Amino acid sequence: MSVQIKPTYEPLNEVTVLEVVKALDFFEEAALSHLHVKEIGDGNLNLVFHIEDQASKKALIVKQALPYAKVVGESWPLTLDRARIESEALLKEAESVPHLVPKVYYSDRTLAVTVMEDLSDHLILRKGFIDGHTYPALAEDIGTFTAKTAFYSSDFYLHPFEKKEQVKRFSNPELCKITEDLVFTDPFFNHDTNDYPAELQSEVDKIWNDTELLREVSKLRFSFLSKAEILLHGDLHTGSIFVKENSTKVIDPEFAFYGPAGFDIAHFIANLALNYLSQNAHAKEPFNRESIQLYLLQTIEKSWDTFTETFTQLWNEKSTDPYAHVDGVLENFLQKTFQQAIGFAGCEIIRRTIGLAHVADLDTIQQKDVELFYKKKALELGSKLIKNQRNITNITELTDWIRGA
Ligand SMILES: Nc1ncnc2c1ncn2[C@@H]1O[C@H](COP(=O)(O)OP(=O)(O)O)[C@@H](O)[C@H]1O
Ligand SMILES: CSC[C@H]1O[C@H](OP(=O)(O)O)[C@H](O)[C@@H]1O
Repeated sequence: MSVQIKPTYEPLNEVTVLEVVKALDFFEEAALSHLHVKEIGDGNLNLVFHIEDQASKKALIVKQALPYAKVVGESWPLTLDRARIESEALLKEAESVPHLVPKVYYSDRTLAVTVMEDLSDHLILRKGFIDGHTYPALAEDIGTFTAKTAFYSSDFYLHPFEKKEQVKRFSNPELCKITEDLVFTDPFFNHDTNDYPAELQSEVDKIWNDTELLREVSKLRFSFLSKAEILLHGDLHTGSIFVKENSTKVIDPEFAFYGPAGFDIAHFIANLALNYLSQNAHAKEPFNRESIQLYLLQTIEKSWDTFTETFTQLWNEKSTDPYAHVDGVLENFLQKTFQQAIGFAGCEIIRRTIGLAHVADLDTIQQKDVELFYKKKALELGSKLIKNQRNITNITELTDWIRGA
């Protein structure tokens, strides 16, 4: 698309965003004067505009990074480069899983915008789960997404020069720092970003005083800081996944960077585990609860199995690693990735319960005592997973732990 864009950055609004859209070749000329615009962003960081020609129903999304974190305000400055990372990550993901990401129509570094496919016919997975819906294609789609994006960005496939170019291109220090702090540090210390009800203080104290737990978290944090294994989405929670029956789209990869291979699938699993706990409060009938919870555990199992099967197939057919065909090399990699994923999942569960950024699954539980009960369960589960990474040897053992939480 050809476009004539503003020379300097300015935050867009429902009027000025039209100047961007009109410069694109997307809508019919006749529709440009009466496009319907709405800012729909509900995330922590950015503006998201939905722009529609209501006659033809043709629509697109303009996402713009603000120079600060929207959830906190201007006191938390944040790089605009995250918009470049997001659009380049979407394009990179589209090389291996085009059916699982929104199409990027246009991006502009000065304005920090990504113009992309409108997915309003899909629903954010977290909302779908809270309302008790299930999605048959989800497990396979997320297993495929995580395996293909992992393999094709790794040293098992890329030439080392190309891999190192990609590591540079996706260097994302400010967004990584958010994760380093909010996922791996602040919830494990008495830090002012933490946010939890006073009634949880004794459970929180247990975490802060558990030396064995802190030792394991420090290893996971170090791994996150230092292991440039694959290009990660970086924030693969259920608010970053759009779904409808038999369609899955992964959005919002502004946290993308080269990191440890188990991180993305761990976040997916952790958010399913949080929803699993919350279903005890949300599900209307015991039968519904049991079937949704069974579905969630089966989805965790199938997504991991698809990840390993897809990764294994790519390894056997396409690996350039000189040790690829040596017995046990792939198995060691997958086993190490699995065990670390269990630890990462534990950290995500804890931070979503007592850290800065919570999940609606637990926070929208209506009765206060029930909410507290399941938040305690989440903290126990997160701690157990972190401390038992090396004792959980396969995916059904992991789902047994979640079932037993
Ligand atoms: N491609 C899209 N199509 C339709 N709605 C979208 C699209 N991308 C984002 N949204 C809407 O905007 C919200 C925030 O988007 P997200 O990318 O998660 O922003 P943030 O980076 O601020 O978290 C989503 O929850 C969704 O409702
Ligand atoms: C101040 S950022 C907190 C939190 O928000 C991000 O999520 P999202 O962009 O999907 O709203 C990310 O998970 C950060 O940890």
